[in-house]
Amino acid sequence: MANQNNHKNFTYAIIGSGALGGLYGGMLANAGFEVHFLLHRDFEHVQENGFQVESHWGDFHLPAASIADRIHASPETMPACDVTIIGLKTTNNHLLSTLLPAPTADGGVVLVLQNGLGIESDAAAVVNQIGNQSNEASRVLTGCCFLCSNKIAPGHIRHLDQGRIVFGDWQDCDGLQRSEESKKTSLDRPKSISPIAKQIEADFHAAGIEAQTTDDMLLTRWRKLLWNIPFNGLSVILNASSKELIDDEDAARLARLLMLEVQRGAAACGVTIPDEMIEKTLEVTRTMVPYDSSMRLDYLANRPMEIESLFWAPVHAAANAGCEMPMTRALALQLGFLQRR
Ligand SMILES: NC(=O)C1=CN([C@@H]2O[C@H](COP(=O)(O)OP(=O)(O)OC[C@H]3O[C@@H](n4cnc5c(N)ncnc54)[C@H](OP(=O)(O)O)[C@@H]3O)[C@@H](O)[C@H]2O)C=CC1
Ligand SMILES: CC(C)(CO)C(=O)C(=O)O
Repeated sequence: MANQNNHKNFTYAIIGSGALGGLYGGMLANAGFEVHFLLHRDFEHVQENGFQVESHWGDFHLPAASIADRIHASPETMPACDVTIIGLKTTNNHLLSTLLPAPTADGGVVLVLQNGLGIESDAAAVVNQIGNQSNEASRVLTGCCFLCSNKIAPGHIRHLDQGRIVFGDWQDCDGLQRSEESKKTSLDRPKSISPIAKQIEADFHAAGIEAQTTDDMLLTRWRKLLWNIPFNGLSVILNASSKELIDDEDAARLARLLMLEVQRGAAACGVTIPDEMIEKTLEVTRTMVPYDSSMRLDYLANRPMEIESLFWAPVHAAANAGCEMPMTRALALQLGFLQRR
């Protein structure tokens, strides 16, 4: 592991170099960090043309020559890195056992930036098998990206709005519910942000990425679902962008009702989402650029949608805690139908 006093020393591997991984990995590389990108269908295009990033934080181009030895068509050519960022769709998590070992060898950590609930255990199960550390939880960090970004062409990312990463150590949200004990004491839970998380935060800031560490990733994950459940789900079922949904009286009411249900599901799991957060999220959506959620892009491109991690995982977590989420369940069932058709 790199010297933690020297903030430039961490090396980064990006597994899933698309709308999210390409943006944040690209920004780190553009700021001078050593970043290795695993590419998939875009490998040859990026090998010839580099990465093009349009961002409301500032456009940039990573020329092919500058990343020639840092783009990879297979994980086998990737060197062991200090931090492996997972930017795959969760529908591809079954690939992690093949994709993670090479870049995550030698005690590196994994930062899971995908959407959904309970998704970290896939990475943890793999990391646990790698290297010589016995406690896999300490090697898994997790974060939510409050981000509107799309991959619009091979190697071409368009970051339209927002972009903040809120992340922390995974053991803080181990399990999908707070224990009875931690429910009682959650207000004065001691802060437990590891030095590694702090150094990654500093690296992100140095690269111009808005980021903050938290000791409450369970709250952060439910907070993110507050947007994803209504807006990813309805964007597919009603075939509409975020703007079309929020500007329509009935669709906006439906989004609010879904948010209230997410708030109840979270509460059953010991997570308090304040009412103001619902209003703030609706307001942000009203003022944000029209956005096609990545789930809508997947649906339109006939790719698998993240129905399990975004819908079924919270429905089941809440049900296990005694709270039904019938509207979210109905969305999941409709999405399942559309997926199969
Ligand atoms: N986009 C956004 O603004 C946000 C996304 N998220 C979450 O981030 C995660 C990623 O989403 P997003 O970036 O939008 O998705 P993208 O589809 O844009 O990116 C996923 C990337 O994974 C790559 N990939 C697929 N299969 C493989 C493979 N076998 N080996 C290597 N790479 C592979 C894809 O490559 P290829 O295209 O060549 O197949 C693609 O570049 C999801 O969980 C999403 O919900 C969270 C917040 C915001
Ligand atoms: C950008 C957006 C709207 C979605 O990621 C967000 O910030 C949220 O979830 O509230």
